[in-house]
Amino acid sequence: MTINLVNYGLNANFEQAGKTAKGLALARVTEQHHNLYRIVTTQGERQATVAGKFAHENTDPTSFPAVGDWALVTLSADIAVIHQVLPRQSVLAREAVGDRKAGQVIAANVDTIFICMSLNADFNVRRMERYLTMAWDSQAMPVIVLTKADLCDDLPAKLAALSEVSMGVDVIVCSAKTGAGYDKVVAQVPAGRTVAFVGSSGVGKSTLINRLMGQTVLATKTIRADDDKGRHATTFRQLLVLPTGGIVIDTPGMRELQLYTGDLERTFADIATLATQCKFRNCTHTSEPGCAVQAAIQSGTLTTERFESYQKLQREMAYDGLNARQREQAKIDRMFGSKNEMKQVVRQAKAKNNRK
Ligand SMILES: Nc1nc2c(ncn2[C@@H]2O[C@H](COP(=O)(O)OP(=O)(O)OP(=O)(O)O)[C@@H](O)[C@H]2O)c(=O)[nH]1
Ligand SMILES: [Zn+2]
Repeated sequence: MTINLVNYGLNANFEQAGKTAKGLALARVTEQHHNLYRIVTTQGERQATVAGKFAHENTDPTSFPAVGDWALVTLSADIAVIHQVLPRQSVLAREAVGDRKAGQVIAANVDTIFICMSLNADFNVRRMERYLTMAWDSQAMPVIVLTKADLCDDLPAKLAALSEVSMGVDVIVCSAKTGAGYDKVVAQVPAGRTVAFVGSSGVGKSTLINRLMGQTVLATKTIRADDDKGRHATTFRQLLVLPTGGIVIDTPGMRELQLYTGDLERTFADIATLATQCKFRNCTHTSEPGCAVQAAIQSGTLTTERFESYQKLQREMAYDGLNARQREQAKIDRMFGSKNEMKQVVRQAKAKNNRK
């Protein structure tokens, strides 16, 4: 059996990188179970582990293979051995407050991220803003997928609110009930393209993926849902090849993905542009004369809400990059409303760190 890896998303870059390595075969990581991986090569699917030398040389957990990675492997033994992970074109990672290196890669080499949000209870523009930030930061292209259109009676208002933050990102409105919008979703997953789905639980990600896959996966998903202990783990695929040729990455980690702050400048491109017109280069956009951001708020072209969520994200990002002591100091420096409030923020951040 010879497998054409192009069907698994192989592009010219990875193909080139794979050719230069003598004696090593090219593989894509399709599943990860702790230290055991599943890979696909031209010779079929195999289980794999990382080489001892690789484990020794890579102390940063984000250097280890993740679902979607392209890797160089040897296939001589029963279990294949991963010697090298090829440079990633995009990385979806889990938040790690204060210590980027403690982050965990949830998926690699994703081309398109479908940010799913339902048009009923889950709809929240501020949350979408944060998902977009995360998507830009990953280097994958976001597409906004609004689900459950059948349960929404004020679509124009919601779309208008969303347009304040979507910054030209494609928005698809769909419904599993009526089938509306599915053609547009399918069009965003052409053959060879790797996509991932993020969004709150219950917004309809599985429904969407099943629809893209056709009948077969529905059964697979039901098995998974019935047994979260993983007895049927082999039937749950983390990397799916759609009948139409697109590739879907759906790892457990993706389902638990927490929002985190990423490419602020890009998500708030409008504010970044305004800031270049402020009188002072180090303008904080609070009380300085000649502030273009405040002027935009006054004239109504920028909402206070949007500016506030920009400030909030900015604070969180600055906070993320500091160590524990610096963080405490930074909070005090910034003078929170009260010292208690400051303590509470630090406590929350620590609790968050400990939970990992
Ligand atoms: N009315 C309506 N219900 C939908 C639609 N899409 C999904 N649902 C329902 O919403 C519920 C949750 O859908 P799922 O596809 O399981 O949601 P999910 O995002 O995969 O959830 P997690 O697996 O927890 O992450 C199911 O009962 C679906 O039938 C839709 O467009 N309209
Ligand atoms: Zn300003």
